[in-house]
Amino acid sequence: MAQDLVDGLLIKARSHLPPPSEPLGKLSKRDRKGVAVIKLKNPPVNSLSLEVLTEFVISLEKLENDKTFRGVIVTSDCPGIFSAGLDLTEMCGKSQAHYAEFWRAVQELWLRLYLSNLVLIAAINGVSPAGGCLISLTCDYRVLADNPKYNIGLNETLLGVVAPSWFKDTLVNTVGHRTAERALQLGLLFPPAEALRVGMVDQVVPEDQVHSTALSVMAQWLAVPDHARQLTKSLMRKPTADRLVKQRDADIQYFLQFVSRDSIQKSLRMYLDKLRQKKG
Ligand SMILES: CCCCC/C=C\C/C=C\CC/C=C/CC(=O)SCCNC(=O)CCNC(=O)[C@H](O)C(C)(C)COP(=O)(O)OP(=O)(O)OC[C@H]1O[C@@H](n2cnc3c(N)ncnc32)[C@H](O)[C@@H]1OP(=O)(O)O
Repeated sequence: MAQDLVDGLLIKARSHLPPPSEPLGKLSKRDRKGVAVIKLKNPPVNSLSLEVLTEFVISLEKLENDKTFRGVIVTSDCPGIFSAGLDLTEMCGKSQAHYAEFWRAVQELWLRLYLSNLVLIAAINGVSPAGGCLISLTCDYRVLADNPKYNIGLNETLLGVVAPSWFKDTLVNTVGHRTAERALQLGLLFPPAEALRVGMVDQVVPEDQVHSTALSVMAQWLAVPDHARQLTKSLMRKPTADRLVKQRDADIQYFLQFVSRDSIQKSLRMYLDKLRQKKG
């Protein structure tokens, strides 16, 4: 039954987008169904580049503005990888203007997701470090595939960087202060059973059941009247979001200062080099 709710929407890097004559959404079809699936598709690892962040925001905005939509399942089109997090190449060796544009896009996506009026369910079908984990944490419910390789967590410290306060807040609001502090300081990536135990995800299911479980959960959340659920979500989340909204520019300046430091650039380059050498 729940299968009837779904229709697809693919988020891809701009270079992979279909030509303008072939729009992303088949709105008439999706209109009838009310739930969209956002599949991240930026191979090989679904890193969150400026283009992907921008496309994601645009797609969410379209769905928010189309009042026939009530829910979105966020998942990945890259086998075994939900998202490798922020695209590290966007934070390395670029201009100040680029860093500012990139960080504003990260903020924008977080705000859109965190305060979305839609029901967001993360169907986490792959590894999900840092920014990938953050996306899932902004959702209302997380279903993780039971595969020991599918670690999830905010591992920023292992890269020599620091999760900003609003990443931290999102985690604290999900798992509580003590678990968040330990996870953030140690840069912990949790395998599925551990992620479930600490509350980082709500359900762990066999890999082939992630999507159907997300659909069943969606049906449950959609059974609640929208206005009551939305106001409750806002009550829970707005104070956290407002802290960033009130100081967005200062947060960007903070990021610029931080990421431009020689020591931070060196850490990020070393981490990227390590990733690239892994194959060789
Ligand atoms: C009080 C002071 C507070 C100050 C705070 C102020 C500001 C905050 C400052 C900074 C905050 C920065 C926040 C960052 C959040 C992030 O999201 S950082 C990204 C973290 N991500 C990771 O650690 C994941 C890294 N990737 C992996 O572990 C693996 O790639 C994988 C996802 C597990 C997949 O493994 P697999 O073996 O399948 O693939 P490869 O490793 O071979 O990768 C293929 C290809 O992709 C490249 N790549 C991987 N991840 C990224 C990435 N995140 N960005 C860009 N590129 C990536 C990899 O290098 C390979 O490239 P190739 O060799 O050229 O093919």
